[in-house]
Amino acid sequence: MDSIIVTGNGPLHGQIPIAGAKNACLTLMPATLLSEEPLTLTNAPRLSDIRTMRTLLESLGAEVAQMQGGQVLSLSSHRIDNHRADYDIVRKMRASILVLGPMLARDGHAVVSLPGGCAIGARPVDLHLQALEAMGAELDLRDGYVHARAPGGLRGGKVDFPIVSVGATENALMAATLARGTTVISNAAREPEIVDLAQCLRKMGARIEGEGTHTITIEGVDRLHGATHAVVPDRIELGTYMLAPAICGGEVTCLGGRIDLVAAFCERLDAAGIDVTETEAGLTVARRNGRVRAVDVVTEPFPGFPTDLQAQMMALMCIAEGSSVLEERIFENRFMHAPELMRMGARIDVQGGTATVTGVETLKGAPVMATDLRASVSLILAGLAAEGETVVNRVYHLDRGYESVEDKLSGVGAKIERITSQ
Ligand SMILES: CC(=O)N[C@H]1[C@@H](OP(=O)(O)OP(=O)(O)OC[C@H]2O[C@@H](n3ccc(=O)[nH]c3=O)[C@H](O)[C@@H]2O)O[C@H](CO)[C@@H](O)[C@@H]1O
Ligand SMILES: C=C(OP(=O)(O)O)C(=O)O
Repeated sequence: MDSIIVTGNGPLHGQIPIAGAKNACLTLMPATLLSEEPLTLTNAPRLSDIRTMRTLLESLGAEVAQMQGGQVLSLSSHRIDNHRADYDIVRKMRASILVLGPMLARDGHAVVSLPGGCAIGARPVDLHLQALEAMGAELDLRDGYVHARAPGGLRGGKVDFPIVSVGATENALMAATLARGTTVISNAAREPEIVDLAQCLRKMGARIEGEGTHTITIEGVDRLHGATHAVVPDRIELGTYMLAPAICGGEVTCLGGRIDLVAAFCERLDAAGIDVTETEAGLTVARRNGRVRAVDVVTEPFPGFPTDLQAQMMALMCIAEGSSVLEERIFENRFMHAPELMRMGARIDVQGGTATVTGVETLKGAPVMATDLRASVSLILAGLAAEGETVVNRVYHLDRGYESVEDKLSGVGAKIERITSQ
């Protein structure tokens, strides 16, 4: 299992290119199942999760080719000869549930393993299922699988989500493109990944209005055609690398970054004493003179502060002046990085969904364990600011969501290397 060794090395300077968004690409790839014609995705990130989605789609009969080093994905679902998404693949990645809506919409039947819980919380899929039922699907949960049928095809319906769910909005949106009649999704998620999906589906011939607002209206069409679409930049990778100069000092430009993707996060950085400037190239980040100030954070659906940046923000707060309160409102168990950060000298008190961080002058390098994707990278960020060496173990989580993290950070002056062990 690989480890990453980080040694605190002072201010960072230079540029970091931001890849296409994992969470957008993992939604765009299953959209291929809606059409017999090819879908080409450019600006795709090179990540293990993308390979897992490729394996899943191929298991259903789709053809997937990775070109230009993996940055271009050519997907073709000319035929789907297997409508069963197996537990062995689905269990590796929650986004697998996103094949359900498209398969059901296209062929009227699908069997998909329940993705199950993962470390950060229970993560049920009841809202995905309710949305499909509102479109006339007949669902049966047996042997850990969702058995879905829509013998006469899906029909448009009213999908009213009691809480905002990104994944359920995506599944409903894709399914509705081929349903007969009009579907109205209320309390829809407004994340940039939803907007990206809607834009891609529209290029494929879907009739969609209102993406990026609370209400999305979809007029079903008989068939979708091929399209080419560039994946939106990864706002979470962007926010993560913006925190590197915030923690270490210096000035770093995140190439391709846009304020509109991370506005709530930038507002918190500003309050903490970090300057962010938007240019044509991207976002340039520099720490103002003096210590970072403690700020409070509440995670919320977009446009609020993203849950996927909470762990990384906590790393910054560990060295801030004063106390900050971080409230996690999306997932019930997303503070597993806290005990690991405490091994590095951080002062953190976790009570339920709230973590109070009292900043210390310096962190100290230590061996730590990555427990999930964003927790892993928060430990790397903390290691960049710590005295001495931090060894982050179990970095396979990291490879799900960050491409070439060592190259990107060493490119701006960080001392970081990967140790590969058999
Ligand atoms: C709103 C939000 O911030 N969603 C995040 C969530 O998306 P993801 O799509 O994984 O999760 P959802 O947006 O669906 O979950 C939001 C909340 O709804 C609950 N829920 C969800 C579906 C369901 O059927 N039943 C149910 O109760 C979840 O447990 C959670 O508390 O994780 C992703 C990966 O970390 C993030 O990129 C998304 O930003
Ligand atoms: C937790 C994440 O991903 P997933 O929903 O695939 O687990 C994430 O992107 O931070």
